[in-house]
Amino acid sequence: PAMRLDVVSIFPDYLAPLELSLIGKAREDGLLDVRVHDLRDFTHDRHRTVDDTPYGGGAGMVMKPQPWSEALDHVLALDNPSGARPHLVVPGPGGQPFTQALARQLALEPWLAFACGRYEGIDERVYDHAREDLGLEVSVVSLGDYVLNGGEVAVLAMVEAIGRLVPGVIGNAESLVEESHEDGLLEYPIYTKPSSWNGREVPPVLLSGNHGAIAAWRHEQRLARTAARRPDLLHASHAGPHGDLEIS
Ligand SMILES: COC(=O)c1ccnc(N)c1
Repeated sequence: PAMRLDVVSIFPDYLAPLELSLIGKAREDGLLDVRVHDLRDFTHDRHRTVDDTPYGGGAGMVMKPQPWSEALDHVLALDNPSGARPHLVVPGPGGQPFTQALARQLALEPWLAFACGRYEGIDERVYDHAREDLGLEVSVVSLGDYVLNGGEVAVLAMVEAIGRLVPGVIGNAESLVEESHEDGLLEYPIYTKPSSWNGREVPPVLLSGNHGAIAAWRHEQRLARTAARRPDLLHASHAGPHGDLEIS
C-alpha cells in the first residue's frame, strides 16, 4: 500500500514541487499518496481569516485553532474508512532535530500529516486537541537552528528525505547505502571521467582496481572530512583498531 502524506498549508502552491521528478514519479507509481490542503478552505468568514494577534501581546500573528481543527477533521475523514490515524508532524524551529535517523523512522509509517504553520506559530490548543481529542501522535520537528517564515519549505525537505527512503521510490537501492549520515560519517570525495582534468588528477588508488585499498582510502577520507567539518559526529565507535580518532 502507498504511504499517505497529507500537507495542510495556507500556501498550497508552495508544495507544487512535490509533483515533480522523484516524488512525482513515486506518486504515479502509487508508492506515495500525497494530498495538499488549503487551510483557508476551512475558514468561513469573508476574509478567510486564519490568524490573529497573540494573547499576552507580542509581535506577529498566531494561527487560530478552529481552521486547524476543521482541516484535521477533513484529513482524517478523507478516504479513511478504517479510521486509521496519521502521525502529525509540525515543522518548527523549536522542534526535535530532523535527522536521517528520524527520516528513516518516519519512512516506515503508513500515514504522515504535515501542518505548515507560520513562524509565530499555531495556537497551542491545536497540539493538545490533536493529541488528546484526535488521538494523534504529534511531533514538532526542526530542520536546524534557524527561522523560516513558514513550514512549507521544511515540509518539502522532509518529504524528499523521507520519500526517497520508501522502498521502490529510489530505483538503485545501493545509492541509499553510502550516503552522508547513514552511518554517522560524511561522504568521501567522488570523481568521474576524465581522469585528468584541468591539470588535476583523480587519486590513483581509485584507478587501481584494488577494491580493498579503495575501500580503505574512502573510509579514511570519510573520517578526515567528518573530523574537519563535523567533529560533533565523531565518537568512539568510529575509532580505528588502536582506538585512535586522530587523522593521520
Ligand atoms: C515556520 O517553520 C520554521 O520556521 C521552521 C521549520 C522547521 N525547521 C526550522 N528550523 C524552522
